[in-house]
Amino acid sequence: MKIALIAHDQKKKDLIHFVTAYRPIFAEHELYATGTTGKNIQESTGLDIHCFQSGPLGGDQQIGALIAVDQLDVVIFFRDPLTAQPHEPDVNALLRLCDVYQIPLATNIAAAEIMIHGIKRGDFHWRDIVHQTKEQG
Ligand SMILES: O=C(CO)COP(=O)(O)O
Repeated sequence: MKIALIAHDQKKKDLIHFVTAYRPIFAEHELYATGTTGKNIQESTGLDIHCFQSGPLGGDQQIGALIAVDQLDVVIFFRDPLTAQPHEPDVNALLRLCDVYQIPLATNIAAAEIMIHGIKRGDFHWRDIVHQTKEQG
């Protein structure tokens, strides 16, 4: 599965700890991230991650663009609800696209815990069916 990893600055440590804790599961999937988040996780875990632009420079929009063409299956986005972001419209647009395309989205560590166990168990295999249906037109 294609998993997007994103964290605002105050939440980056949490996401690094989370990915480190579940590294064996993440290692089995294709990972994408906004620039700084991806670089930090790569440095800490050694995982291979496709890094886009930093969030404020368009990274959220690049991830949204993948969602719009069904190229992402899961989004883990640790948002900071207590700090204003200069690119708030981009953040909202990404969250909106997750809802438009029924992409599973975890915006905090409690939800991400449930999600990662679901990924391991195969709860998201229905995403493969979505891909196959699209391919068949
Ligand atoms: O701002 C972000 C998400 O909205 C994250 O961007 P960075 O990973 O580049 O810090």
